[in-house]
Amino acid sequence: MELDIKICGLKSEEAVAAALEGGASHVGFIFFDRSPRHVTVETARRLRRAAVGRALAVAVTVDADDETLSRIVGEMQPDMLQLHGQESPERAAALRARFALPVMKALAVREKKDLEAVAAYRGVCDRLLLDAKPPPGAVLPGGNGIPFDWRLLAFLDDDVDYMLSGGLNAANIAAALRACRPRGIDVSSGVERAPGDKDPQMIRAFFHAVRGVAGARPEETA
Ligand SMILES: O=C(O)c1ccccc1NCC(=O)[C@H](O)[C@H](O)COP(=O)(O)O
Repeated sequence: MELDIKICGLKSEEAVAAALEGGASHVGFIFFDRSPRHVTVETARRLRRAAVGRALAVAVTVDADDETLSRIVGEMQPDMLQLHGQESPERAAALRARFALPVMKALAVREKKDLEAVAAYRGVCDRLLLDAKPPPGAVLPGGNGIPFDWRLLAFLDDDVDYMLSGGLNAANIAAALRACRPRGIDVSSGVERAPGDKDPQMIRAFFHAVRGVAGARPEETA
């Protein structure tokens, strides 16, 4: 099975191009105005065009209301919704039905008990994004550049479809992929030179590092 790779928080054509050239399966656009990665619907709509037929465009929202989501879906036309707030399983299911789009629910992980939430979203969402729990007082629910203990994921059933996220970068991705077996990985801060400023060279280095794990997981990185 091939490893999916999502580059998240894209704001420029240059960064989108680097992600697509590297072979990203997903490109993420953040709709959260306190984030340095926030984009307007118009910008996301323009940037996502390059991904058509090459990668899935993901709209990342945080407890967005129906009106906001309708506008994002109608204008940007994402391929997937990522719910990065406190959306309940019922809310996730309702949005999935209403917009007829696959839904990826982000869950915040710091300790083993945080994985109890997985059961409630399985079968409701198409995929989970297991991200690091933000530190106390953090403004952002995601994009904080902190990893969690990947060994916790050994407690999950093998058939849980998740993307690993949180503090990944070119230096640690090999260790992460040896510690657990995600079907996808997601990176944001780890390919930035400053908050919100993606560096094409760092994006290329990330893909290079992922492919360097080929010896360990040949069937997933070939
Ligand atoms: O990245 C943000 O600024 C952000 C803001 C609000 C909600 C979600 C956000 N990011 C979602 C992502 O999928 C990030 O890629 C994920 O949290 C990992 O980020 P990082 O630890 O910086 O690689």
